Amino acid sequence: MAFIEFRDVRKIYQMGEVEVAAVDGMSFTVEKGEFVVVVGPSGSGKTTLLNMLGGMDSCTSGTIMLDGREVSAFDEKELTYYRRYDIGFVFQFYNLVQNLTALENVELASQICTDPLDAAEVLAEVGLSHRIDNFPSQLSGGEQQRVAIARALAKNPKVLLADEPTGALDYKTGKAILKLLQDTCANTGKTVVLITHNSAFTDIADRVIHIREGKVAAVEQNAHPASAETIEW
Ligand SMILES: Nc1ncnc2c1ncn2[C@@H]1O[C@H](COP(=O)(O)OP(=O)(O)OP(=O)(O)O)[C@@H](O)[C@H]1O
Repeated sequence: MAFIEFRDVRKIYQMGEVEVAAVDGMSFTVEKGEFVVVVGPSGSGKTTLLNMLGGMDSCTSGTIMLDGREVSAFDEKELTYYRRYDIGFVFQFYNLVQNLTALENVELASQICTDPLDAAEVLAEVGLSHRIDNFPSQLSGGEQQRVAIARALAKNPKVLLADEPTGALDYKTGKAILKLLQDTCANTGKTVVLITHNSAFTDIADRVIHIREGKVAAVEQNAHPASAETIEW
């Protein structure tokens, strides 16, 4: 059984009289430890897919499996635990708590978990040991995203989900963040699912899921993914 599986998943939003199929029958699998890039144009359903996988949104029909459990059948309480223990989320705009230091932001996440990693150690792993006592406003965008990645990793989740994690960063910083995510996947064996509209990112993935208009258009596997340092866009 695959680590992650979407089986004919649909998400329909009712907009008055009109139904919008944000995700319109998606099926794909992901193996444990893979670095996965989900790529598609604006409005193709990427965020909806990630939100359903992350337990932040429910599907209208179909089946979502993660690590042998049927996420799509979870009730609200099970979803809360799933989001808390199993999922690490990295957002485009970091979403740090502004009046907490880098260390406190990471500790906040690890405190709600059963098997967290040491917050200071994880911050050191993302290259921020010298900035742990700084507030988000004292950090650059790239540093704030590193804190957000540390926060997600400190929970020791089963899967790390990243929604356009370089979208708010300049080219060089964006590349460094991509490299950090790729290295994290390789060094910790954590499954990483990253969504983007940038097709250059597909070269660094183990598996690429192309989506168009709410459907999976193609799935590719890279036998030899490129290092994030070497791609250009
Ligand atoms: N809450 C909602 N209510 C109604 N329609 C929605 C809702 N969320 C998303 N949609 C619609 O579903 C489709 C897919 O949206 P989604 O945000 O998943 O796409 P995306 O690929 O992530 O786009 P982008 O790259 O622009 O963020 C779009 O047509 C969008 O307008």
